[in-house]
Amino acid sequence: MITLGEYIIEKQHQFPDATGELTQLLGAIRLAAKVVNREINKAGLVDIIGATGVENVQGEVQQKLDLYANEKFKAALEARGEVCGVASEEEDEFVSFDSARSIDSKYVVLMDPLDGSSNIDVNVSVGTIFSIYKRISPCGAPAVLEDFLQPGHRQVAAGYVVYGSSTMLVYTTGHGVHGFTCDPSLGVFYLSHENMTIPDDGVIYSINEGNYLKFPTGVKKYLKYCQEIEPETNRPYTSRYIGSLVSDFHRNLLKGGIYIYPSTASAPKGKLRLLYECNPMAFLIEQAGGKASDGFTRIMDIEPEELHQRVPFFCGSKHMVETVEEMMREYSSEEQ
Ligand SMILES: O=P(O)(O)OC[C@H]1O[C@](O)(COP(=O)(O)O)[C@@H](O)[C@@H]1O
Ligand SMILES: [Mg+2]
Ligand SMILES: [Mg+2]
Repeated sequence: MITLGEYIIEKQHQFPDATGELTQLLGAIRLAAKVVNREINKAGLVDIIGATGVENVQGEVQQKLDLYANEKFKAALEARGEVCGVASEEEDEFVSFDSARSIDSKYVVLMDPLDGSSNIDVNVSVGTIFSIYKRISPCGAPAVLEDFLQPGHRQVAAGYVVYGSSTMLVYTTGHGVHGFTCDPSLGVFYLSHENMTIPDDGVIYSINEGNYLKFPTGVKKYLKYCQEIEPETNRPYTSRYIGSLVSDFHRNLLKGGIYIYPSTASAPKGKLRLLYECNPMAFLIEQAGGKASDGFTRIMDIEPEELHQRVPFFCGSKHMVETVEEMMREYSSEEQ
């Protein structure tokens, strides 16, 4: 069995100008994931459950585990000195690391330290999402906002950790999608899913149907399409919604399916954040043979304007995303 650390080093040859910095950076993420995993596993026994009473820049009340995970990932990335700055769901502004080694580093990280916060207290699987870019500002100076506001197609690596019945780390560096399962007895991630691919078609749709009345017509039409009885096309599909993007995404990646968080009347831009939720998942799904858009535009072609901007998100099996995109186009003119 090959460990995550060994696999990353083994694959380093895929990058002709590799210096080992990205390898070190991924090592820091691996370490922080283990620390957070240990805390999550004993969540009911330690003071990590519940809210802090403080709101983040998105107006959401931060959970204790949101902050814990944020601190652990930030500390691990800063300690390794391979990152000049991070942007996080739990930080209003990006954080620039000012040690000499960090300032010289060529990478920035964007992260959702704890995804699926509404599921923390009820023992339902949650995750961490990360996205890595090469900075565009010169090394040797503090990071700047532009280093973080890059379109998704410029990512050099992206991934997530899912803290579920088993803990897995799934990542891509643009050479396929690979999954590693943590052996809890050793605290070591071993390669368990190499070259993950998503089927072009699936029978699972993931969406919060509680918002149905507020959905765009194209999405309503697609849900009707999913629920129609037509055995030749495996319909009706099955509805599955965990309420943690990482967990819904992971299931759909393995089995085929589509995850949709559309715009709604009350949230015209949807809920999910472009830079540290949608872009990394879009990079992974495209590397696995799937598709991700905002219903019209490829997610990774969207030019970011703000750190915490939201976008509607349609992601999963290629043919399923193409079908709902057709319906979005067909009915979008009606809604204008
Ligand atoms: O409860 P809703 O509105 O369906 O939203 C659920 C979605 O919101 C999220 O929890 C947002 O992520 P955070 O928990 O990181 O804020 C996603 O993981 C999930 O898919
Ligand atoms: Mg999230
Ligand atoms: Mg979060």
